[in-house]
Amino acid sequence: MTPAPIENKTILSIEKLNFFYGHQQTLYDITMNVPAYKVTGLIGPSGCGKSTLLRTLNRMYDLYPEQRAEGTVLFEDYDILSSKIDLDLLRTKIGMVFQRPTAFSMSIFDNIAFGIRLHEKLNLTELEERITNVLQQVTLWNEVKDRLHHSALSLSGGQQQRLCIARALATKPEILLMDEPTSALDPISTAHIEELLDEICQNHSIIIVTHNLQQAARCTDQVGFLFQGKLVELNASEKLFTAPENPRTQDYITGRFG
Ligand SMILES: Nc1ncnc2c1ncn2[C@@H]1O[C@H](COP(=O)(O)OP(=O)(O)OP(=O)(O)O)[C@@H](O)[C@H]1O
Repeated sequence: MTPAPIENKTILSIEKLNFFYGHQQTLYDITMNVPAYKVTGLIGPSGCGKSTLLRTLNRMYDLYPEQRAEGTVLFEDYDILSSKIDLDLLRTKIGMVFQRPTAFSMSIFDNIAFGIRLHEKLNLTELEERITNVLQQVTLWNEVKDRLHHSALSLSGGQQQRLCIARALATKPEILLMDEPTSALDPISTAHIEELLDEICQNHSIIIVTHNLQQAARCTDQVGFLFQGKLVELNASEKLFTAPENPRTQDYITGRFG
């Protein structure tokens, strides 16, 4: 059973995080806490390091030898940046959804079963139950229940993105990282995914990168504003969008730059 949400519990504690692409430093001394069962947004102008920060949190950069992170990211008493971390396990606990839907060229059912089969030995009934549950959670079940064994590529872009969210949720992650998950979608599909965030937060914590300030204001509980690789302000969303503490945040949200 999923534990009941605890108010103000910190799920992720980022301390003095620096990130380098080769010799080029991209993140500078980022320190912030991510609360459990809430939506944390990351905003800032293009190139400020939002995606880099997100990708650091599930060690995506490990695929590229010239990229490295320094500092500490505490998750369940472990430092995510430690060389001793089991990366496969980490990525089941901290799932990711990308900007463009990344449905695999296989059936809708197998798209979701894929990650589950890698980490768990469920019998067919349990597997079907898990898949039904996550498809219901992302409100895709009614649209696909009669074609679960058809190719996922036959779905619309918005449906594929909900499938990708279902796939990420199927391994029961603690945290879901979302990198501009609606930027390739039409307004109706976007609204659909925004509505899901509240529902997902019942059992998971979310960190979402978005360029859309209205979306950040509508959907997040706290927001971090990044500028040139530094965290300029981290605040409750309502406060950041109505009475920001830093003048650069004010300039950005009022459209003076970015
Ligand atoms: N693979 C890479 N190699 C070298 N530099 C990179 C790489 N990826 C990103 N960068 C650089 O790191 C900086 C931060 O990029 P990042 O993608 O994290 O910014 P962002 O805020 O997410 O931007 P956007 O909003 O445009 O997606 C930029 O200067 C970018 O050019």
